[in-house]
Amino acid sequence: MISDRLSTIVLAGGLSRRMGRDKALLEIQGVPLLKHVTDRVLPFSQPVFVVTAWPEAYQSIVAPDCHLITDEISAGPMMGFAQGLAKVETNWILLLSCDLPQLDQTTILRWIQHLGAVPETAIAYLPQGEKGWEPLCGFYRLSCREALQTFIDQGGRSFQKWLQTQVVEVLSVEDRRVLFNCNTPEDWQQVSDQYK
Ligand SMILES: Nc1nc2c(ncn2[C@@H]2O[C@H](COP(=O)(O)OP(=O)(O)OP(=O)(O)O)[C@@H](O)[C@H]2O)c(=O)[nH]1
Ligand SMILES: [Mg+2]
Repeated sequence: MISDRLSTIVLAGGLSRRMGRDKALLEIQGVPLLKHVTDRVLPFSQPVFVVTAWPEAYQSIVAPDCHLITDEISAGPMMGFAQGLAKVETNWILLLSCDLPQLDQTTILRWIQHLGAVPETAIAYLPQGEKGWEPLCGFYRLSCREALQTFIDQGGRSFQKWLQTQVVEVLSVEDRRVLFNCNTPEDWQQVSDQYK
C-alpha cells in the first residue's frame, strides 16, 4: 500500500575523494554529519533510508530506526537513489546527500508543507542550482520510478540529463545556505568555524 507519508533517502556511498576522509563521519559538535542529517529528517519522515556500501560502519552511527540499504561501491548517486526507491512505499520521497550541515528542521518542514501544492504533473520538486537542478536536496514522487529505471536501463547516470527530460517544479529556497554541501577540506573548515 502506498501511503501519504514521506520517506527520506540519504545517499552516503561516496568516496569523499575531494575531502580526503569520509564526509559522513565528520563531526559537528561531536555528532557525525550523517547522523546530523538523518536526525533532522526523522521527526517528519518515516522511514529514513541510508544507502551506502558500508552499512555496518554507519548502522551504529545513525538512530536505530534508520534503515540501511547496501549499495555497490562507486555505483554513483543515481544508482543509490534507485536502490532506495525500490524500498519506498510512500508517495513522496525526500532525497538528500549526507553532506548538508546547514539544512535545518524549520526549512524542511516548510518544504514539506508545500508538497500538497506541487502540480500532479511534476515528478520532482527541487531547488534550482547554478548548473541545473539541485537533485540531492529535494523531493521526488514515487511515480518517477519507472522513468528513472528506463533512463538507467538506457545507460543514463546523470541526474541533470534525466531531469531535463522530466517535469520538475521549482522549490524556491529563501536562504541558499541550507543547500551548502561540503566537498573539500576548505568547505569543512568554513563549517567548523561557525560551530566554534
Ligand atoms: N549510495 C551512494 N551514494 C553516493 C555514491 N556516490 C556519491 N554518493 C553520495 O552522493 C552525495 C553527493 O556526492 P559527492 O558530494 O560528490 O560526494 P563524494 O562522491 O563522496 O565526493 P567526491 O569523491 O569528492 O566526489 C554524497 O552524499 C555521497 O555520499 C554512490 O556510488 N552510492
Ligand atoms: Mg562524487
